[in-house]
Amino acid sequence: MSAKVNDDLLTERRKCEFNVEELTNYLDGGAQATQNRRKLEDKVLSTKGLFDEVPEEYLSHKEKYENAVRKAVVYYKAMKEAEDPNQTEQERANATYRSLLHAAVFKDNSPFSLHLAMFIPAILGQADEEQKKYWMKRASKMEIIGTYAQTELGHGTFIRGLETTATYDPKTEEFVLHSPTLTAYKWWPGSLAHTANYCVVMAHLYINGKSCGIQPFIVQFRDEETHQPLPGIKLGEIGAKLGFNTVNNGFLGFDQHRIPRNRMLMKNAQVLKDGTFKRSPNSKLTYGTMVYVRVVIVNGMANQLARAVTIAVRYSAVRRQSELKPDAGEPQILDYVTQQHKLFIGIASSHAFTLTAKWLTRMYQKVTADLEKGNLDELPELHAIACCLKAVTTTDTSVLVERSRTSCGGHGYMLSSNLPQIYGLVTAACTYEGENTVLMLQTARSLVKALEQAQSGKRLSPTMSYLSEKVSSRLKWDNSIDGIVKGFRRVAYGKVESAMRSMRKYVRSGLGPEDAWNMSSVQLVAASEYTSISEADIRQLQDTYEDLLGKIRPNAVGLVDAFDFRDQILNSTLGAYDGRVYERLMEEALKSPLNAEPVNQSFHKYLKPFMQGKL
Ligand SMILES: CC/C=C\C/C=C\C/C=C\C/C=C\CCC(=O)SCCNC(=O)CCNC(=O)[C@H](O)C(C)(C)COP(=O)(O)OP(=O)(O)OC[C@H]1O[C@@H](n2cnc3c(N)ncnc32)[C@H](O)[C@@H]1OP(=O)(O)O
Ligand SMILES: Cc1cc2nc3c(=O)[nH]c(=O)nc-3n(C[C@H](O)[C@H](O)[C@H](O)COP(=O)(O)OP(=O)(O)OC[C@H]3O[C@@H](n4cnc5c(N)ncnc54)[C@H](O)[C@@H]3O)c2cc1C
Repeated sequence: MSAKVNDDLLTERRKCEFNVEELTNYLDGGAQATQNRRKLEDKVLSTKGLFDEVPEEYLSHKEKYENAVRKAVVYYKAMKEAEDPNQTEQERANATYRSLLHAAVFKDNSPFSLHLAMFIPAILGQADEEQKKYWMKRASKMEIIGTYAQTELGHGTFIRGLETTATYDPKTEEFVLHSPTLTAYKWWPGSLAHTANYCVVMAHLYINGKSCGIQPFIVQFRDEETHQPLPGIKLGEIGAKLGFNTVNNGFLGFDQHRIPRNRMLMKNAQVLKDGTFKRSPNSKLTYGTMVYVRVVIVNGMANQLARAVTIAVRYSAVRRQSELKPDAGEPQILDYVTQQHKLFIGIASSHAFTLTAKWLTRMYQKVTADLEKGNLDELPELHAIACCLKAVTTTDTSVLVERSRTSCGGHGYMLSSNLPQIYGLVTAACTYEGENTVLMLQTARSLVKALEQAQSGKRLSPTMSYLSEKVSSRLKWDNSIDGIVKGFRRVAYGKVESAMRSMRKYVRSGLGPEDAWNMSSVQLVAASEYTSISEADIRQLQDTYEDLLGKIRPNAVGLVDAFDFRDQILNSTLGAYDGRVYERLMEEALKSPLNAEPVNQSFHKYLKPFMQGKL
């Protein structure tokens, strides 16, 4: 018999003024896509061995990892078996695009995540046709497990500063991989420590003593039978982190480790047998995997934010606290306008990020198709936009997930709420795949160039066109959408122009262009933030805003129900569909090993002798 649903949630669902299923279908891309997603989730989540008897927060660091590997194997097989052979690739992609299925199994991400999220995309984007055929067959069947090893102990942002060398030996037609210093050790790659046995290594290629830039190499570092590290390879785990503690991030050092010539991924640049180097049409094509993952991250943020606000809004409909009016009883905390202010922006932002992710994915697919035909014209714009949207969506999601947590009071601080873990996952994305400040400065680099082109009368790309509109500075704000967008354009234009003026002032004062850039970089980052709509400006339409909060209030639970996250994916005592918050908090608390006995052994060992002055 299913548990009784909380009365307040029942009332909320009766008050909802729109068809929740219709919104779910819209978010999935149609009723069939919703059906496909639900069918996939039903199949996979009915698999035995996917869930933890003991909550993983009570396991040791080592036990957490071993348990995650156990589940990863079960989960991956279940996903493969659940694939509907009659579905097209696109239908399969749609079914997983919005699904956070893996989150039902891994609260802190999977030890296989880098294999799927970067190792395979790196092969697809950097290998030539022959290499792709061979390695994709092995990687897609999980005969090998890979990761993406670019970051080093000493360098993450500055790729051109990476110290790992790959020196070509024409006599043996091999590359010699070497970590000349401790700071050259690869440091951070997920799965690297104990899970993967191959990786795509980004290393500085040298031929006859000449630098040929950073190139990608596919490198085996563990024996496929014994899993022992190969000769010349030093491996280990980098230690406990804020989150990602089951991703097995590791370090790897090379000591004159030799690999055959065909292990350099040669789609863009090639090394012939005699050591002739054939340059890539654009050295930045080597950075292509990162552009792809930045695009994926935007969609990931939309889904994770939706999960966090679902938990917080449902909890806010169940939790009653304080007194809004004398003798009127304790109201739902969702009736406090401050609570609505904290949470409803999260619902809206998740939808905005979903639409943005769809738009960016289409742009990525078009530019990638152009690249295949040798047309690189739109690569710089894709890079600038992907940098900006990855940085803005991860920053905003981190802020809004943390706000969802704190809006749930003490219970939001419980690991059983799952909000701290969701925060740990999303805040990592502010750093990985390009630290956000660095990426915003990449976008600023494009904005400054675009404004200079606009000022010399050149046509701009669609996403930069606002820099060529001579928007009057006397523009009057109005509350229409068109008025708001015009206002944003005016502010965005002004921010770029001000940063440019600042740089020119520094150059006139005698600074070189690099120092002028650095001195203006705070303004440059701010200018990039306005390339995509940010929340700060909406505050200036405060009266419209508070009116909107009131309109959303009766539909808030319906709006989060429409995200259609099943309880196993929310994995939260506060966010379950039935709203039985207090019973779930107690059920989870009783799973703590400390509750197995009324008196812990520390009393007899330490407390009692201490309190009796015998210690
Ligand atoms: C909750 C989770 C939800 C979703 C998660 C989903 C997926 C996550 C899966 C995995 C995530 C886990 C782990 C993450 C893995 C990693 O972190 S991999 C390592 C990532 N590292 C980086 O991103 C490094 C960032 N640094 C850089 O990209 C570069 O160093 C730089 C761009 C900052 C600077 O490079 P430089 O060579 O110095 O270039 P520059 O001088 O600044 O610019 C030269 C010109 O090149 C252009 N350019 C730079 N990068 C690119 C690019 N990628 N593509 C195209 N063009 C590029 C630049 O615009 C300049 O052009 P100009 O015309 O202006 O000269
Ligand atoms: C959870 C997690 C998983 C990861 N997984 C992987 C992985 O699988 N594979 C992999 O290769 N890497 C991985 N990374 C590494 C990640 O890509 C790097 O941490 C990231 O690129 C930032 O580099 P860094 O850590 O060296 O920081 P740094 O580059 O040293 O940055 C530190 C600070 O310096 C500032 N700074 C640096 N350069 C500039 C500049 N030009 N202008 C202004 N400010 C600047 C930054 O803004 C930042 O505030 C992972 C990281 C995390 C946190």
